Order: sequence, then C-alpha cells, then structure tokens
Amino acid sequence: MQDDILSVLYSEAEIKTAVARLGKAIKQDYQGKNPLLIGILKGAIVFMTDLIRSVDDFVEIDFMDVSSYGDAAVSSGEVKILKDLDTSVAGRDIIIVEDIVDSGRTLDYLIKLFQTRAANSVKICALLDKPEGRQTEVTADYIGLRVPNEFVVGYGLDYAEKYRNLPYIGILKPEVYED
Ligand SMILES: O=P(O)(O)OC[C@H]1O[C@H](OP(=O)(O)OP(=O)(O)O)[C@H](O)[C@@H]1O
Ligand code: HPA
Ligand SMILES: [Mg+2]
Repeated sequence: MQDDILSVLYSEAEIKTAVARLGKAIKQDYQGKNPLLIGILKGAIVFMTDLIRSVDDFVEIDFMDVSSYGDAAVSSGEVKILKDLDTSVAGRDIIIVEDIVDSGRTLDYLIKLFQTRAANSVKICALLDKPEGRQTEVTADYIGLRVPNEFVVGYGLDYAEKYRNLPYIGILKPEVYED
C-alpha cells in the first residue's frame, strides 16, 4: 500500500495538532449550544472520531452517507444520498464534518439541504481544503490544513475505496489512477 504513495503531505503528528486546534475552536464558539456534528461518510469517519474527542463539551453526532466520486479521481458532479440522518436538524446548530472540500459540490448540496430542513445554523468543519479544486462558492468555517491540487489519500480519504486506513495524508502516485 505504502508503495503507491508519492510523498507524505501531512504526518500523524501534524494532523493531531490541526484536529486539536479545531476542537478548541468549536468548544469556544458553541458554548451551551449542544451542536449536532454530522459526519459525511465514508471519508470523514477517521477525522470525525478524532475531532469529537478533541471538543471538551457536549456535542451530539449523526452520520449521512453521500457519494459523488464513486471509484473515480474526478467528481461525477452528481451527489447521491446513500444514507440519510436519523436526527431531525430543525432548529439545531449543525456542524458538517468533512474530510476534504475539493470542488465544493458535496457541501453546496448539503448546506442547501440542511437549510431547507430548517436548521438554526449550518457551519462546516473540514480537515482539508483544496482551494484550486473549487467549482462552487463554498468555503469551510473551520479548516485544518490546505492541500495542493493533487489527489490525496489517507486518514479516511480513498481512491477506489483503498488507502482510507493510512494514518497520514499522502499524495497518490498519478500512475495509480491514470491509465
Ligand atoms: O468537494 P467535492 O468535490 O464534492 O469532494 C469532497 C467529497 O468527496 C469525497 O467523498 P466521496 O464522494 O468520494 O465519497 P466517500 O467519502 O465515501 O469517499 C470526500 O469525502 C468529500 O465528501
Ligand atoms: N482525495 C480523495 N477523495 C477526494 C479528493 C481527494 O483529493 N477530492 C475529493 N474527494
Ligand atoms: Mg471517496
């Protein structure tokens, strides 16, 4: 698995520091609000489990499974809900937890959806931001680390369902996804 990685972009230690910073900021901004953190499966799973343990206050969690990449390295542009929430978002302060904002299409879709469902507020916490990938106006409120315009994997992020279990963020060798 490690042979497919061109270079390590962010080490485990760098990720840990970024996650701790995000957890502190959320605690400060949401005192007494009992926010609902919504992890977007599957990519956000690793980040979500670390993030919630870095928020030293009451939070609730739920998950939604949406997909737009399938087995490709380029977004299909069509966001599909594979599993919806169990919790009602009406009147709640929502924090969408994402592994990466790339084209921004997934978040654009989700923000509109939660606003339609009458959430009190909707913010975004993303571990990674890839600004050069953007095709929409979306910006995350809480950002861990910035990544260049390369396909990155690890710490939850996949290529064709692989590499999610790498403990660091790495750049995939282009020959792995180009034919
Ligand atoms: O900003 P965007 O271009 O929309 O890309 C970001 C989204 O794409 C990935 O999900 P994917 O659809 O690959 O599903 P997965 O989380 O199950 O891997 C990633 O986890 C984000 O949810
Ligand atoms: N890597 C993995 N999954 C992704 C990426 C990426 O760079 N961008 C959007 N989904
Ligand atoms: Mg994916």
